[in-house]
Amino acid sequence: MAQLLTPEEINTQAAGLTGWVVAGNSLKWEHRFVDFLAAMKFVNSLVEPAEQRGHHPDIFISYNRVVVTLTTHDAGGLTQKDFDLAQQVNQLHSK
Ligand SMILES: C[C@H](O)[C@H](O)[C@H]1CNC2=NC(N)=NC(=O)C2=N1
Repeated sequence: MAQLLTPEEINTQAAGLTGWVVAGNSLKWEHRFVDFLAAMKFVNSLVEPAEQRGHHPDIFISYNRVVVTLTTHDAGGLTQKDFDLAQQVNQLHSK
């Protein structure tokens, strides 16, 4: 199982991660797309990478607004898996 990060490690990693906030035991990212279709296309682009990693985002979709929440349920908090997936979400969003 992935190791929980210490508060210091979380601060260091969060400083190098744009667009995300640490919210309790999770990382949160929110974006408004032009419309529902654009939002869903982006959400769909997360499916394969998440499945390959065996690490799955919690996703809230409301019309054009998408909120992605990352946490490691098994470990009960933030691990490297969450920061790695967050970086990938940023990469996919910049495409
Ligand atoms: C067995 C399986 O790999 C685990 O249950 C994985 C699946 N995807 C997961 N995704 C997330 N976000 N947190 C987890 O703890 C988690 N655990």
